[in-house]
Amino acid sequence: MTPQAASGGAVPAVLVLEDGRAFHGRSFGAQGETLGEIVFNTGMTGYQETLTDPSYHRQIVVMTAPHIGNTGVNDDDPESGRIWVCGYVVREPARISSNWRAQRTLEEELARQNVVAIALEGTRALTRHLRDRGAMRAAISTVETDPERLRERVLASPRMTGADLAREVSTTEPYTVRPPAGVPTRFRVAAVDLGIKAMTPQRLAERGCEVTVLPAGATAEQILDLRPDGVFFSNGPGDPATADEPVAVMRAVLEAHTPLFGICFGNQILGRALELGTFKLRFGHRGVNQPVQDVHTKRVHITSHNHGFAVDAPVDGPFETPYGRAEVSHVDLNDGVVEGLRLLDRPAFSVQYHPEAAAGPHDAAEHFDAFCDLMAASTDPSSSSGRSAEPAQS
Ligand SMILES: NC(=O)CC[C@H](N)C(=O)O
Repeated sequence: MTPQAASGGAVPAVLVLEDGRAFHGRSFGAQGETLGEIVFNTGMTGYQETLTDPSYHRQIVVMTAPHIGNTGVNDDDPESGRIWVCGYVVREPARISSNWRAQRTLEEELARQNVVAIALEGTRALTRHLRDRGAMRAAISTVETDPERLRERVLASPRMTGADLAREVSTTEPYTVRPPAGVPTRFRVAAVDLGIKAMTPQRLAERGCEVTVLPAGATAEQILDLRPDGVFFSNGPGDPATADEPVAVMRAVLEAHTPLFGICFGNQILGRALELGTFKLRFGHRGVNQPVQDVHTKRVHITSHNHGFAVDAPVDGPFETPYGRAEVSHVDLNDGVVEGLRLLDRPAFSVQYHPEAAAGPHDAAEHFDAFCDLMAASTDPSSSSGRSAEPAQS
């Protein structure tokens, strides 16, 4: 299965879903064959950030926006060192790139990174199908164009439920992101990389955090030996039900009363550390316009999402956990899904969405400030407010 760069012209490609539905289109990017979980993303912008978000590892992403690639690809916007989606489905690839920052076309980039993609007319029908039937396994191929034979390979491929993928995308060596010139260092943060997006340490560094990014397998001792002012747990691919190791590490951080902040996978891991369950959503949230409400202020943020699983928690008020009381802090207004957790007796909180906003609106940037406030309160011995994650002021 070695994809080769498309040589131009319309090479036929086929997309087959595990339930047998097939779509015919033309090859775009690399030729070859790919298998993964097919999901749709409703973002009108930010295809480069989507492609390079490690949380999309082993997923085939369908873009609902009909015209993708208009601004080409540059070396500044990627959220990691490579494209992680394992397949890409668009209605119509842009024929030219038009942007002063563009360095390559999207098609060139997909080919260069061996990403198999397909352009097909029925992305709306495909999305409606996934909305009704749910995310499922699929394949795109230019090699095996007989849908029935390709489907057999889909049915033999692994499911996302039960997949433990963070180590496959995490850094192998620690590295440090420092505040930019002119911004004094206020806090030292240890960030556990379960699939971290580049913009996250960046957003912390802008606020005066020196961020040491650690591999997914970092132990609690390794993390706490750094004597960090706060510990961050990143987004990442896979099923949170398999994340026993990060859950154990997070419990040690909670025991140590070290300020803690989690995003997306990090929110699900906090849920599990609090002994809550997680479950798979039918089709998930992927896009940049999800309305999320703060349960206290009732204020709504329009936010960026990429999750296929969610935490199962009571939304009607505080509940007891092994670390004292906790509460659901945010819910999604489209479907009521839990979008944030906050501990009331420890300095810890998390959100299921993406305040780093890459791509997406910046409404939720205040969560980075709230994490800094928690670290400030817990490093200042005269303050008593460092003991819980107070609601962010919004
Ligand atoms: N972006 C993320 O961290 C996603 C978390 C998890 N893999 C999910 O799909 O729900």
